[in-house]
Amino acid sequence: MYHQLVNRQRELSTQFVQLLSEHSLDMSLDPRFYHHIGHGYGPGSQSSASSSDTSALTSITSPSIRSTTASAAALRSNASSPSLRAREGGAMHGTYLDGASSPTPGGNVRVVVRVRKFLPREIERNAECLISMDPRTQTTKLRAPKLDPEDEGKPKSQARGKVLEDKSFIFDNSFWSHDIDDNHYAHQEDVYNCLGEEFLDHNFEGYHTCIFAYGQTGSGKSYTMMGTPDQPGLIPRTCEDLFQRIESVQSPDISFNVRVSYFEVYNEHVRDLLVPRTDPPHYLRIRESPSEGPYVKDLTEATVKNFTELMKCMRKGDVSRTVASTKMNDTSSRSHAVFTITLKQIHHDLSTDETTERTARIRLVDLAGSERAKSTEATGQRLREGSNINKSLTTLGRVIAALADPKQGRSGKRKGKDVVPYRDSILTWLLKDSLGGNSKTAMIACISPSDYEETLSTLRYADQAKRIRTRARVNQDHLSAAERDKQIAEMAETIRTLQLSVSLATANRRESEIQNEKLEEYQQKVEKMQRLMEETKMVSECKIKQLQTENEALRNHLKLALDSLRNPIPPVTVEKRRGSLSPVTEYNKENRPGSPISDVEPEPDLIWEDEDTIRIKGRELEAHDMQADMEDLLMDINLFKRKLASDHERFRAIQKPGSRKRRRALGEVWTNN
Ligand SMILES: Nc1ncnc2c1ncn2[C@@H]1O[C@H](COP(=O)(O)OP(=O)(O)OP(=O)(O)O)[C@@H](O)[C@H]1O
Repeated sequence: MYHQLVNRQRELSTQFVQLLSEHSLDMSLDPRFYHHIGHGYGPGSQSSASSSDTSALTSITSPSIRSTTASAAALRSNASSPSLRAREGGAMHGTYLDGASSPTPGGNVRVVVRVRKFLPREIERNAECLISMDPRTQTTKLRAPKLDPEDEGKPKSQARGKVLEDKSFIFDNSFWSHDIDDNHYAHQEDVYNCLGEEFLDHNFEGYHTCIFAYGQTGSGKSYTMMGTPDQPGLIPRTCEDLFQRIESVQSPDISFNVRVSYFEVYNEHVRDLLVPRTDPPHYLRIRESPSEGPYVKDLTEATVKNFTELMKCMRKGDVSRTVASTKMNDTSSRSHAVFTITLKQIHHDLSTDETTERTARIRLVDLAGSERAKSTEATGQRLREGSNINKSLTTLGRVIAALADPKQGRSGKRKGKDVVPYRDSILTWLLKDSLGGNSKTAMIACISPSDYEETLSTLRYADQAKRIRTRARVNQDHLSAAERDKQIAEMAETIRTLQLSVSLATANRRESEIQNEKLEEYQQKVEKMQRLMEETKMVSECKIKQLQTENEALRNHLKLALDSLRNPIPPVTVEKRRGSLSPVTEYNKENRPGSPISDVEPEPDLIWEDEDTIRIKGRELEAHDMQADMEDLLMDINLFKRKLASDHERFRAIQKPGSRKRRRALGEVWTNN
């Protein structure tokens, strides 16, 4: 019954697609009309018709078409999300319509072109629009600018300037965003509906996707990818739709996990846009894993639970991105920005106890624009940036050319791998999988309306990219209950080991933190003690010096005194002159103010004394006093010495249990002593 329903759905879908193809001419004028159907079934998509068959089959599972079929309505019973639609359609069991069961999985790179409106500087110089688009055939025409007036009428061979020709290209979509009053004007919403929505379908089906905007500087890449707050571009619309779809899923069997990362490639370096800028900038390394290919090591991957959280991450990255004003664009991106959303869907079937995991990577790339130094008039840093941008875009061109080369498919796997110069630039190396591997990829070629040469170059790149075939596959893991249990047990073991090492590390860290604190405290104490010791030492030295000086002086003094006692100076005989007065009396007599000079002779016993006796008596007295002083002083010195010795003993005892540093510190003090 189930398979009958699926087959019936396919039949009806195929009939519907045929019907659309037959009547496409009547309904093809507005791309919005057929955007649900997927590329290749839009009228006029001849250029990619052959490659789009498989993708078209995928898009048949899109809600718009399914809703037209009775059997699909039955299938849709509990599934509004594409993931569940795919599951019901058998995708979860490996019967994907354009997946593993398809002879040509992946399909061609989808290429669309968008032309922007005139900018004020172009209006000022009366620029003419060289682009025209036919929405019926999705053709983009580039008209050659008017000839140099002097060359008019001359044959091509005689023309002075380069002879330019009209060119015409067909793409999967040609978005006319030049004149807002035109019926076919492609708004931001139209670009999303035509491309973004379908690619999100692929993500829910389990495919990796990549959409990148390419074009010269100022051609509208950032406007298309990011947009403005009023006119959000492809990236915010994808994010919003993603969470709307997740939230619309009512089934308790399915759970989602969404993670985002955002980085820029600036001057051939990778910088994480989800971490604040540092000076000097912190660049990340690129590694390669056998399963995932090249990846950025240590890149932040933030888990987001809703649209608001996702937008917060996006804005954070936008603010951090390297942008500068140039002559060609006021807000020129000076780096390639890669915004990646990883969508994981986990479906658990209660009836069979089986788990199915699908992981899809949504890569949205806003490339920096190619620029001519002559047009931008860049110098210094801007010139260096420009040359790095051009270098990586040239490598991208070479990669596209190599992948588009029909020999690439035939030349055998090994040789083909060697020929593609992915490693020649960081950008192509990181986009390796998206450009030629496991991914459904789209290129949006943005063009300015009035620059012939740059536009021609972009259109040629885009035309070449149409021929690239990728090898997209559903990224799905199917686990039985036993396998899941085994995985859970393995993970539990890993977690246990990790927890153990983390707790060990934490304990070690805590212990070492305490030790550090103690050590610091200890060192502070040692330093304080050292300072104290130095001060004490200085004071002691000073005291010792003073005492030594004093001691020396006293010693000399004592020696002299003792010498003079032992060898007294022979008494000098002084002639006793009667009548001579003692100096005191003399003084008293002569100098006492107002005292009359008396002629009365004083009593001889009281006044006259033997001079030698007086001198010896005086010296004896003096030596006696001095000896007493010296004895006191020597006692003081001995006391001080004992005190010093006991201090030494005490500090030595403290020094013993201390650290090496402390020992050294104290040791210095000791040796200095
Ligand atoms: N479709 C459009 N509609 C309205 N304005 C547009 C459109 N496309 C681009 N613009 C305007 O053109 C200017 C240049 O666009 P944008 O910054 O997106 O160019 P870019 O290709 O990203 O340039 P660069 O490579 O220098 O970063 C901006 O002012 C933008 O608002």
